[in-house]
Amino acid sequence: MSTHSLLHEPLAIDAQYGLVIHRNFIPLFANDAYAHCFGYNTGQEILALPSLLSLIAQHEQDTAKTAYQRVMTGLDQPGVRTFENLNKDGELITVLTVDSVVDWQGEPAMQIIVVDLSRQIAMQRQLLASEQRYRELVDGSIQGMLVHKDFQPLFCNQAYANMYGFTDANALLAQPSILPFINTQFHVQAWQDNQALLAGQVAVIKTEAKGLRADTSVLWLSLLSRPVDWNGERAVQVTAMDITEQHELREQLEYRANFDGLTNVYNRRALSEHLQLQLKSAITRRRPLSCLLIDIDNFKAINDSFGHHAGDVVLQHFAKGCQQLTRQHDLLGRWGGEEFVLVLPGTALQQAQHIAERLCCAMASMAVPVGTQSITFTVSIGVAALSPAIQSIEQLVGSADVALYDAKHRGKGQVVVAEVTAPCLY
Ligand SMILES: Nc1nc2c(ncn2[C@@H]2O[C@H](COP(=O)(O)OP(=O)(O)OP(=O)(O)O)[C@@H](O)[C@H]2O)c(=O)[nH]1
Repeated sequence: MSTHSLLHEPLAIDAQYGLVIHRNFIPLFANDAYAHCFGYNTGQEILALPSLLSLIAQHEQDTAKTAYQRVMTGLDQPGVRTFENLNKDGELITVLTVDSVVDWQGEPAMQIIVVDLSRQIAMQRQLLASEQRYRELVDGSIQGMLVHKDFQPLFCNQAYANMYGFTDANALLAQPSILPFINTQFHVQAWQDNQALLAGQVAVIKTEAKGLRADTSVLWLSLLSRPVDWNGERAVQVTAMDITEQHELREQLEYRANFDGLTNVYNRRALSEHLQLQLKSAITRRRPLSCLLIDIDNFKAINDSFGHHAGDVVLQHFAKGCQQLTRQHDLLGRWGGEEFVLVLPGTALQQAQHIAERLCCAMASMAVPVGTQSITFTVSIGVAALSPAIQSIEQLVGSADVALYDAKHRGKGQVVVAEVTAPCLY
């Protein structure tokens, strides 16, 4: 391509952008906008410079000279480039240049339109730095963070991956769904929450859920979910805290508060609460309810003969045997020492008596192995049922207690049914 064919480009001296015309970097024309890019006030100040090369960063000067030569000799097309230039104060500024060859006073010259990109680049740098800071915050957080779309993971931090037993977050992200990591018992709730968040019905949902790690062990999580826009898509962001330890501790405390540590049956307080509920329900629904007060006979003698530990083992065998012989919804509790209460919902007095007889026989034939020895024992049982005269826990257990006392007096190892002072209506 000849130099002449490039001389048709129009002059752009009215441009809003910075504009300079030069020949071999000797300025021929510069507008004020060009001067402003470099920290000067007027184009005249630029024209006073012996060479525009002083405005170009040292390491870019050879490139600029070569580009000038190649364009002016027709080897290269004029074009768009970015350069690092220097302003008046010697600071680097990044500019976008649009070259063209123009006719200046009858001779070809290089016209350059300049756009200062420094501000955009500085903003981009700030954005990158803030993204980097954000990334470090997210990656360094001990809280797990996940973004998912209908449970397909889109993003997670290392803490989230670690919680689920993944050493590499990408391995978790490669999973098609995170649902397998949520206990099935929580799936319906998880779907409902997901729908509500995506539909914008709720702004945030706080829950606790049971999860499954990659090795199928259980973990408990405190979760905070909210909708987010993720690359233009509506998704759900989840912040997760591993509360497995706290949860286990809470369960242990709850267990200790409600169950007897030796026999693993309800303690007196918990059983009283359950009995109260059963009593209320039986009265309201006009359903029968019975109660057995069971006492291991001559327990002191067992302790004295075989030792306290042997006595403990007997108590454990009794409780286990009793549970095996009764229905799942019957409630067994340790009332104190070697005394137990068995609550039989939906069971009338006569039926309760049969159950008591069965228990009495079963216990008498049980041999509890302790070391090399084998301990046998009997139980005495008092039976009472809800009736018009018996409408409270105190009356029910009190009535069974009277019957139990009677059983002891009659020689132990037997069942006595409480006297019914008024006919049972149901
Ligand atoms: N090993 C053991 N003994 C207990 C426990 N709780 C209470 N005991 C003992 O159970 C014994 C109950 O004795 P008593 O109230 O005299 O009753 P008993 O020997 O069964 O006599 P009868 O009720 O008349 O048959 C006491 O010696 C208590 O110390 C326990 O958790 N473990």
